[in-house]
Amino acid sequence: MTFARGLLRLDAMIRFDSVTKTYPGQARPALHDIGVEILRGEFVFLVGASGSGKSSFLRLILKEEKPSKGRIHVLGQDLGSISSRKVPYFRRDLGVVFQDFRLLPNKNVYENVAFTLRVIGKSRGFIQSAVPETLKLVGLDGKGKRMPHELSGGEQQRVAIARAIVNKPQILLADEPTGNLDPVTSAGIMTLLERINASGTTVVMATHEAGIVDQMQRRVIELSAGDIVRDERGAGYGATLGDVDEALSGVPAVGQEPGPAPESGPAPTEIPAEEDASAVIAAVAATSGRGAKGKAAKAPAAPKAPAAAKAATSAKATSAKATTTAKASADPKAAPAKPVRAAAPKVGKKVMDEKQPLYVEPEERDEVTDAAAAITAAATASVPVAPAGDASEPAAVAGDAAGAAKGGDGASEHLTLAERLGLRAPGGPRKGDDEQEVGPTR
Ligand SMILES: Nc1ncnc2c1ncn2[C@@H]1O[C@H](COP(=O)(O)OP(=O)(O)OP(=O)(O)O)[C@@H](O)[C@H]1O
Repeated sequence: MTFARGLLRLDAMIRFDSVTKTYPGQARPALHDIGVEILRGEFVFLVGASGSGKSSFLRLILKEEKPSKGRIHVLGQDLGSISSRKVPYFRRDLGVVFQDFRLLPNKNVYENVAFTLRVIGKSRGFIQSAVPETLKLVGLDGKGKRMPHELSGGEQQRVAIARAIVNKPQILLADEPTGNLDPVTSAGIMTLLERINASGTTVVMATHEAGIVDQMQRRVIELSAGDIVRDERGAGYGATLGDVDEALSGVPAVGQEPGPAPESGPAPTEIPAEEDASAVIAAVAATSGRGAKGKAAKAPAAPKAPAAAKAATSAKATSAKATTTAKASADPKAAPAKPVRAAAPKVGKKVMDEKQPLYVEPEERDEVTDAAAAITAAATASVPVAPAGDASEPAAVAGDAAGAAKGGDGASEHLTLAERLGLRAPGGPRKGDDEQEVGPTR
């Protein structure tokens, strides 16, 4: 899809314009002729079978990969015009959260978050103020001295989120942030991401968790074999994708006899009446998302499975008449999303009646929301929109102490964690870099 040149919306945080990504040696593009705009303050789920292109989409936004064709604008900048040396500065306006947390195992919680700020040269006073404030925001007040291995998975992900938002990014990218977490913990993480979004940060999250997507009812961009086959606001995980899940996982759809309860997560009947709504959401995730799409049971790439291929074909047919192009289908006046057939929550009516929905816009301000607003207000107050081809450095990072960071256009393609997080210019290893190359700590 092509947008008319010069019509970049002021509130467009991310724009793909006829973007195709084909990896070297691959005949089939990972993403094909993608045209989409994501606006300031949106919460967008990227869904699709394994291999459909979700992570590639996020990597392109981060400028970890370059498009084979087309143009990408992020925060008003044409990514094609940003030199490798300036990529770290660009990435400072983006927060990134991964499925496997990627914490520094030898540093405590406080230092894991402060690390981000130290690398980009923030003052000691700023760090001493920002880190506790952010830890409080993510619910880790008082746990700054804990080491990662002393935390639960959910707490580790909160540290990772704190690290991602401590520099007040305008955009938060999350690649399956709940993929390693149990349903109850996932619900807590989603509540946190929703609060961050409510404070003004644009969130783009790739996920396989049907229950979470169904419950949140936000914008959903569905990819199938590199094509956008659905783009709807106020939508669920999707019946078509549910068909793929069902065919590949053996999890029955609504109306069929339920199978055995998933191994992880509480059985629906075990939800105590006194628990908050997260238990309900957790049950939804347990029965629909985790049960069908848990990492271990992840569906293979669509083209490899006949049922999936059929579903993908059907999705393409649907897209032709309804929602192929982002601009048209993301119209707020568009018809409401189709009812989601797959993945019924196995939660008793009484429990549902008694519980408040978890994922709602906060009507009243509370301490957490206020803190989130304070953290992101400055960052989201204005979006610098530069015309295509303008390679000028964003004002927010100009003159930053880390501007002295070395590196150049010929920098190594291998990036350390600091480089991937946009904290340091590519330019080879430095003292202390070794400890950045870490995976999950549990
Ligand atoms: N570095 C790479 N080199 C070659 N092919 C790649 C590379 N990264 C991804 N691909 C291919 O591109 C396609 C899209 O992959 P991508 O990781 O974006 O999908 P995904 O939807 O994120 O999958 P998952 O849900 O499993 O994470 C797949 O066919 C994958 O094999």
